[in-house]
Amino acid sequence: MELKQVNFSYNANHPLINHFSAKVPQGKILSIIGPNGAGKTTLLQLLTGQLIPDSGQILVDNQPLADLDAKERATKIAIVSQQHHVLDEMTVSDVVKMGRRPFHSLLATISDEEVAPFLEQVQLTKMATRNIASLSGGQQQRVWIAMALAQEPEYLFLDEPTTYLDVRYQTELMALIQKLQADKKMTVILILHDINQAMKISDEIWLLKNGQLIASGRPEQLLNESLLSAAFGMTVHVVTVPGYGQYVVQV
Ligand SMILES: Nc1ncnc2c1ncn2[C@@H]1O[C@H](COP(=O)(O)OP(=O)(O)OP(=O)(O)O)[C@@H](O)[C@H]1O
Repeated sequence: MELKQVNFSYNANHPLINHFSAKVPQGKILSIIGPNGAGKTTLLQLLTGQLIPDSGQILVDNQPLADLDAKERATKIAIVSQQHHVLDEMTVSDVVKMGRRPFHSLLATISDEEVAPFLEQVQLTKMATRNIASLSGGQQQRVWIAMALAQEPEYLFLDEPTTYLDVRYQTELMALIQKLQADKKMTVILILHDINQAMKISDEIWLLKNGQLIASGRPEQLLNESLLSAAFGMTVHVVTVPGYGQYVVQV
């Protein structure tokens, strides 16, 4: 996936994404980080086709994203966002079936057996018949991931997936994402607020500010106090934690 000279603005007087060019590393984990309002969600929505660039091009497997119809796009790109359009009375299995929609003309023809492997991948087999509303936030997050996996995408996007999760669930979720990526060789693109999570999980990081890509590279290349302090507008230290490695502390 590649962005070529992409421009986008919500308001003609304030261009947000400006001549943005970058290549998403194929089959790897990419994290997009940056301060509030940097344009991370906007960039994700451009890459997933939810927003259309004012000019420039987004290519998926060397094909313009704009040329893919909704069904083709859904079999390539899956999104775990923070908004969910499901009914409380739907079961976990029903929700995951929604991810199989691109492969069927009717939701009713999708069997429980068809979605069982995706529930197993996120360890929710035992909860298949539970109502989605009765699950904890961490369990629900795994349902959204199973729904996205049911699309069998090449590209899995996750927008701040650890928001509202406690520290243990955050760690478990990051481990699950890494395992799924390794097993399925998908390209995973995450928006993360926690710099240390991004450093730990990513093969590559994009640092955004004011709609610009101000730095990109392997995590160790971004572990730079002056770069991070300037990007986040606050003093950032990189310290060494015994048994862990380098850790970013915002002071
Ligand atoms: N639908 C919209 N209409 C107008 N302006 C918008 C809209 N969505 C976002 N913006 C503005 O675009 C800028 C970038 O927003 P965006 O949500 O992409 O940033 P972000 O880096 O994801 O921020 P955050 O970390 O706070 O989620 C912000 O100034 C925001 O106010």
